[in-house]
Amino acid sequence: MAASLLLNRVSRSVSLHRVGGALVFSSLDAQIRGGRLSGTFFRERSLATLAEGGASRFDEMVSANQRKYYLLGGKGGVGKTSCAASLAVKFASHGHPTIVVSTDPAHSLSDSFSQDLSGGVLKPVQGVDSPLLALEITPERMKEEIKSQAGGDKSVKNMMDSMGLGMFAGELGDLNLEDMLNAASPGIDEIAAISKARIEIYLQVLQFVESPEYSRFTRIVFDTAPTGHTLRLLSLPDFYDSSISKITKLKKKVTAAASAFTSVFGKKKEIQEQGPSNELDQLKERMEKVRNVFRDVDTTEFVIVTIPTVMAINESSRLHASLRKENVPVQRLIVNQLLPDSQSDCKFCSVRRKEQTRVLGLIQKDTELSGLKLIQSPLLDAEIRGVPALKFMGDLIWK
Ligand SMILES: Nc1ncnc2c1ncn2[C@@H]1O[C@H](COP(=O)(O)OP(=O)(O)OP(=O)(O)O)[C@@H](O)[C@H]1O
Repeated sequence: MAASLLLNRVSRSVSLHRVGGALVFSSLDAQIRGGRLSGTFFRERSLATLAEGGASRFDEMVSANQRKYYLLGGKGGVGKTSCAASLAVKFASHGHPTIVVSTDPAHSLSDSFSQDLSGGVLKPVQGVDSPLLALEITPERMKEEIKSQAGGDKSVKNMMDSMGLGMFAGELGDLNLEDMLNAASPGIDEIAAISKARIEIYLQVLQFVESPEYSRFTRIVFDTAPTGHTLRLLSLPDFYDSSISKITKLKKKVTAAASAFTSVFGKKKEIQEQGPSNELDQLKERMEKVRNVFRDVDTTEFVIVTIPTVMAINESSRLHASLRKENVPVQRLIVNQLLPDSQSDCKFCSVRRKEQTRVLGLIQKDTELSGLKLIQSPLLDAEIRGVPALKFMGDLIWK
């Protein structure tokens, strides 16, 4: 019985059907008309093992109209972007206005969609039915804003201004206060430099969380950076806490120095320490809001993407342990690039396939991973590029 699963612009000869209980692709001459792929795309192959390996329960993911965030992450090169982009396309195809965001400094959304989505602004993705916007976050874009929010400007005057101490800046400038402060404490610039990229991602996420302009977007999909970077991102507010306390200490020193000047120069103006409602605290509060969104099981899910190798599985296991510790909800694990069964007698393929089956067994025994819904995704014999290919991949994974 044929189960129709056709790529929009792929020739009608690409189909998925059942032969003696096994799911089989057949196509010898699939061409993507007007798209990028050409020539033979999929050869006949059995997907019996894949089809039987746990569905993603896409119905659960697509059903609610309330806003949901999906973060896809894992080791480098496992297929995070392809899976995230295919999920975003699938949500849009099901009528959800969707935004797909890359937080990986080495963006590949543009490559994946085969469209120019660069520039650090939301851009519409062409070739999908519902609105689908894409954003490749570029840390430089909001550098100046972040610097001013974090008090990271180098000039003493600006720093003093931001603390309400601008009237003393002239006198202090002569004394090279900046050098004195830098010697006394880790520089604000240094703190800002480390945190700016991560703060920016939070600020961008805040746009989607807070701004009415984006409230109609019911699915936000994140293509995250490889594991370590993503974990640091998710723990940002803790990091930011310590940055704030350093900056606050620095402020106290400046305030004390400025007080000394008031007595020397006989100024009468009161120097107010900034209260709890200062800009840094407000920023911290807003960031905590994002942090809470990422930890809410009703709004967020982190999908781990991996490949069937021992190294990747071990990293995924550690990733899940860290996410669990951070209270980030995880339900699904995609094992991508599985070699499908084949009727050919390729020795290399059968050895690899056997090894992959063994690794799938390891997942079942892994205490971190065994409880997750396992989604098996086949290795395709063409790169996944462009909306038609992403739709095709999405139909294999997200069902
Ligand atoms: N199931 C698959 N079958 C065939 N090719 C695939 C599959 N999944 C991913 N690829 C290809 O592998 C390459 C890497 O995929 P992708 O960019 O999605 O990985 P990534 O994890 O996001 O990488 P990075 O960590 O570098 O951002 C791409 O060329 C993509 O087309």
